Amino acid sequence: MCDVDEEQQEPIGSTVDLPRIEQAVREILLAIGEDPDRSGLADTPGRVARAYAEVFAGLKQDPGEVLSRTFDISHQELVLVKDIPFYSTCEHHLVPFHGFAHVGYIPSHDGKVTGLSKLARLVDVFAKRPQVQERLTTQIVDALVEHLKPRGAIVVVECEHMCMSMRGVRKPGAKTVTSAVRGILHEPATRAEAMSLILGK
Ligand SMILES: Nc1nc2c(ncn2[C@@H]2O[C@H](COP(=O)(O)OP(=O)(O)OP(=O)(O)O)[C@@H](O)[C@H]2O)c(=O)[nH]1
Ligand SMILES: [Zn+2]
Repeated sequence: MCDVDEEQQEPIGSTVDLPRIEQAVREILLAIGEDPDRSGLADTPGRVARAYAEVFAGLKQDPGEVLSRTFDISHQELVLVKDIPFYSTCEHHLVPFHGFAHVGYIPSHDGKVTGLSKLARLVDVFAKRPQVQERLTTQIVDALVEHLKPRGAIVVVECEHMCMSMRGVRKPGAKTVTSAVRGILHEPATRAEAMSLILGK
């Protein structure tokens, strides 16, 4: 029986080539001078492969499907889900970057509103891929625009990059903030309201 990803209810390995990752991890262990057959490491290639299936599950997920269920709620003002925690993987070093996403939109005139949890799921669809923070931010906002046709959308992402903390320049605690704005959220007053709600902790 194969393992099932509890979140996605899909067999682990349906998204990635598990044996190929196992082989590659074994090669890395050999390349760093380790013995991949010692007892502590014997199951590591398999574990890493299953972990990668989870960490990169977003590559096979469709943002349109996540946002496909909408509700007719007559709300013409800002809807904002803030402080959505997430983990992603820096495509330059394949180490994590993690932090919070703040996702907001002003619904279309016909009141097309999605479930709040879907905004958090949307973040994960794009976070669970090899990423850079700027692209993560614009992919989220552009998916909102494409699938909800809102009058405005805003995404702010704050992250710490492990590639800047644990190696390289070694600046733990440094935060990178990116934002992307579409539609009427470009208007200074609307944008200021959204930013004050996002930044007001
Ligand atoms: N713009 C952007 N840069 C990123 C992101 N994640 C990591 N980086 C940067 O990618 C760059 C890669 O730089 P390179 O000079 O090619 O690689 P490197 O020699 O490992 O660089 P250092 O990290 O400075 O040691 C680094 O400056 C990282 O900080 C990201 O999400 N966005
Ligand atoms: Zn990096």
